[in-house]
Amino acid sequence: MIKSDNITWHASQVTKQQRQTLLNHKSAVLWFTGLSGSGKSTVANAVERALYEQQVTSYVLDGDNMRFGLNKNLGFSAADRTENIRRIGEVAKLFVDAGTITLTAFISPYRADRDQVRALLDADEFIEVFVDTPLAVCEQRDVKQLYAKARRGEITGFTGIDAPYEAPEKPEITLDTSAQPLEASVAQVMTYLREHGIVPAVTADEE
Ligand SMILES: Nc1ncnc2c1ncn2[C@@H]1O[C@H](COP(=O)(O)OS(=O)(=O)O)[C@@H](OP(=O)(O)O)[C@H]1O
Ligand SMILES: Nc1ncnc2c1ncn2[C@@H]1O[C@H](COP(=O)(O)OP(=O)(O)O)[C@@H](O)[C@H]1O
Repeated sequence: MIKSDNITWHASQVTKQQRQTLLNHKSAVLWFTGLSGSGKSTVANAVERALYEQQVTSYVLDGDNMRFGLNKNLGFSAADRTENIRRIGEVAKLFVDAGTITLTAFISPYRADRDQVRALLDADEFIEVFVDTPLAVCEQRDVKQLYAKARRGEITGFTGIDAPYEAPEKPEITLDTSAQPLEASVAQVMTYLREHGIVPAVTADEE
């Protein structure tokens, strides 16, 4: 719901299509979702690098980083997570309008929240990437020692331990970083983008 009265939407004089033509690729959101430690950031950042090397404009919106700025007033209650994802979705939509391939790396544990973001975008612009790494592997990695804290009861409401994670039902891409090396995940995402005409095919010279 919009709180203010007397506001008017201003259309831009340059369209998304024109920006995409200028950049020579389409724009879309690669929405990485999965447990803490599943590999969302690692894969998203590696894909960003691969895109850069193909001269494709991209940008990673990362969970922890957004919580230092735009979302610094939000915690990890269900309502705050929903608001977190709503704001990121709106930001991602702006980036897509600007012509950028946008990679987001948030747990985004609630299916309804992810579907709300999907609904903000055109049908082919939201690419859900389920990083389906088993909890046991994420917990064993425990990159930030947060699972250990959650098991000791020092953190409550930790996703996968005592807060829910609702897996995507029909993700466009599924990765399991416990079963495939990073390079294979990157290749899988890049192949999807090429096959769907979002980024140009690699020419023989570039291979
Ligand atoms: N209670 C709880 N549950 C889950 N995660 C927690 C929690 N508290 C802190 N952290 C750290 O915050 C990162 C997840 O933030 P997100 O913005 O991606 O979460 S969410 O999408 O709003 O659920 C997550 O980072 P990632 O490991 O990058 O996923 C954790 O490091
Ligand atoms: N095959 C792999 N693909 C991606 N990450 C891997 C892989 N094997 C081990 N890892 C490690 O798993 C961890 C994943 O952490 P991170 O990317 O921060 O996850 P998330 O963003 O989902 O919390 C990193 O320390 C990364 O080096």
